[in-house]
Amino acid sequence: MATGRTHRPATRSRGIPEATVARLPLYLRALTALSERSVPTVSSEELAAAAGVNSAKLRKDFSYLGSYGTRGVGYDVEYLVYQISRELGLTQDWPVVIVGIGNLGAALANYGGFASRGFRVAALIDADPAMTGRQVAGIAVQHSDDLEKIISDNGVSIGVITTPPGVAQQVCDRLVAAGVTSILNFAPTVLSVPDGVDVRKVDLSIELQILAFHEQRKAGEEHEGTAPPVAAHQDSSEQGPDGDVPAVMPA
Ligand SMILES: NC(=O)c1ccc[n+]([C@@H]2O[C@H](COP(=O)([O-])OP(=O)(O)OC[C@H]3O[C@@H](n4cnc5c(N)ncnc54)[C@H](O)[C@@H]3O)[C@@H](O)[C@H]2O)c1
Repeated sequence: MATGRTHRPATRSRGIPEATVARLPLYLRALTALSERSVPTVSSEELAAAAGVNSAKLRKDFSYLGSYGTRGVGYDVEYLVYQISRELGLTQDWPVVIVGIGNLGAALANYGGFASRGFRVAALIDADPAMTGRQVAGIAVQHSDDLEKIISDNGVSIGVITTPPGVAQQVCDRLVAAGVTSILNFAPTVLSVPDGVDVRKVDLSIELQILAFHEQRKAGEEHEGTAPPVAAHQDSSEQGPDGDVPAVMPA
């Protein structure tokens, strides 16, 4: 649910388009659900429906992975889970720091879903001295004065910013100077980063505004006595680029 951007070409060095990369997590989520139900194989149509993507697009995406499925049988679920996880770099553990341990930062730290997807919360950082040493999700909060040392000691390359917007750029600059090359920004501010640093921005209020737009349109159509179009019911959070609207906005 966040968007991406930044100083990257539309096609990655290994030849996989960014739009395909953005859909891989959708396939992985659908495949993981099948795997948990011990479903051995899946057709492109079934998987496309589960991921909310058109099946021709799915087959094209999988061709970039060298995965073509077997006619009449479909795709091997476990093997695809492995292939996509490997492509996304999820077969290794990624230490993540969260900076700004208020309402949102603490909620994210407590979210159990990161670890199961290969992201380990390595450290929690906050500027409030009263927070230092406090346990959140079983991790002691550390003071932001030590941010650079924390990044380097933990070999962190991914930082999550959940500070107030006024300090987000400054926090971002320090994270980048300390070696962080990927940032997930929850603060409602546009971050500037140098080449080679990826920023993805999550903004739930933008999602709500999009829903409000559809609500308004539905209300207008009901008023005119016409049925709302199917598109108005689509779940934008399930969609990716290339006509599938991402649930995130560029940083
Ligand atoms: N993207 C979204 O959908 C979404 C949703 C809710 C909140 N937010 C944003 O997330 C941010 C956090 O919201 P919140 O409700 O948790 O706020 P909060 O006030 O509860 O927490 C902010 C924390 O950041 C810390 N902080 C302040 N300056 C810092 C610095 N320089 N370095 C490290 N820590 C610092 C504060 O001490 C505090 O603990 C805000 O920017 C808010 O607008 C975004």
